[in-house]
Amino acid sequence: MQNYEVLKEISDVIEVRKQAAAESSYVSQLMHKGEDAILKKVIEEAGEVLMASKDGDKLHIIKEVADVWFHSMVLLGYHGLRAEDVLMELQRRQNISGIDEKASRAK
Ligand SMILES: N=c1c2ncn([C@@H]3O[C@H](COP(=O)(O)OP(=O)(O)OP(=O)(O)O)[C@@H](O)[C@H]3O)c2ncn1[C@@H]1O[C@H](COP(=O)(O)O)[C@@H](O)[C@H]1O
Repeated sequence: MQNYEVLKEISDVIEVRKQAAAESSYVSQLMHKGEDAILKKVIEEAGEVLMASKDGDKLHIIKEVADVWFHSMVLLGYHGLRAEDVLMELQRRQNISGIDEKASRAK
């Protein structure tokens, strides 16, 4: 399995959990609590990234960034979006900067 496929698989699970009963899992519970609860988690986890970065412990940084990515994916799911939508946007920007790079090399 390619690393990025994990994002697709988590998006699939989030879609399923969104339809499930609140008490069935962490994601279902968060989805049922609603947008504000999800946003609160994203912000809370972003604050933890800040502290991990200042702390400088690489494993801690990885774990806290994973929490931000995960809760951001729950937020995407709440809005009917998926990780692939963000990957496509990043790819689009990469293509734009690729064109810029070629243009500046041609000067
Ligand atoms: N990647 C994750 C993931 N990362 C973090 N978490 C949960 O996020 C919660 C909040 O993390 P915190 O660090 O804030 O912990 P906390 O302060 O104790 O939690 P709160 O009291 O704030 O809720 C914890 O309960 C973690 O277990 C996750 N829960 C689920 N997933 C993925 O989502 C899938 C579906 O999960 P369920 O809905 O639990 O089946 C799983 O298979 C995983 O792939």
